[in-house]
Amino acid sequence: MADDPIALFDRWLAEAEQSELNDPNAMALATADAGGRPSVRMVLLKGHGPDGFVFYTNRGSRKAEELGANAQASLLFHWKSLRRQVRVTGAVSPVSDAESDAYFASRGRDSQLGAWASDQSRPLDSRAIFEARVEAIRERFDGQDVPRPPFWGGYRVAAEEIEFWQDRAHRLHERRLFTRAGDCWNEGLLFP
Ligand SMILES: Cc1cc2nc3c(=O)[nH]c(=O)nc-3n(C[C@H](O)[C@H](O)[C@H](O)COP(=O)(O)O)c2cc1C
Ligand code: PXP
Repeated sequence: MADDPIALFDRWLAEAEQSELNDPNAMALATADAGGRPSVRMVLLKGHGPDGFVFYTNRGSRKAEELGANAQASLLFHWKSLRRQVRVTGAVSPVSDAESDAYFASRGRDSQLGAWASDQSRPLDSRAIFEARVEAIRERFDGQDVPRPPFWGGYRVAAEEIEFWQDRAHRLHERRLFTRAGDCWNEGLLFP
């Protein structure tokens, strides 16, 4: 019977937390627009489990626009200290308002204000304009909790494939590919 890839991911992430210099939860997120043109950027993993892998962002950003047109994504973790990578591919859906609210409430206040002030992915004429927006938002919410902006929230990538890559000597690497089959996973190997 196949290993549980989510449990295996948990073990690898726990090891990365011990050995990586910073941000062991950093992952590249690849999306593509309606015409198939790809783009990639880093985001932070903020939750994961059998239902998928969750990150948070601005829902008007380039990545969000692309996910609106093409709700498929690929994630890549690269843990240099362990010489490992994990690729996750699957369909993407927004997380619930309640889940986004809970995560937003856990963020530092300055990061909350930054989420309000940033028109993420849009052109910005000067740094000073952005800083003035942050200060205006700070005054707006003075003395109160900062609510989640309606344009900010999470996305969940429901894994259909998870590949675990481990470096081996002479490039004879090990690649284990897990493919979802209903509630179970099939496991196979790939040539390196
Ligand atoms: C290590 C790292 C982690 C990041 N995490 C996030 C994140 O969780 N959410 C986010 O919106 N942007 C994050 N960013 C910024 C994104 O890489 C990106 O610049 C931004 O989201 C705009 O991307 P887009 O224009 O492709 O939508 C992170 C950047 C780095 C380098
Ligand atoms: N949003 C932006 C713009 C980020 O740069 C990051 C992390 O770099 C995040 C969200 C997610 O991390 P956090 O919620 O811990 O700030």
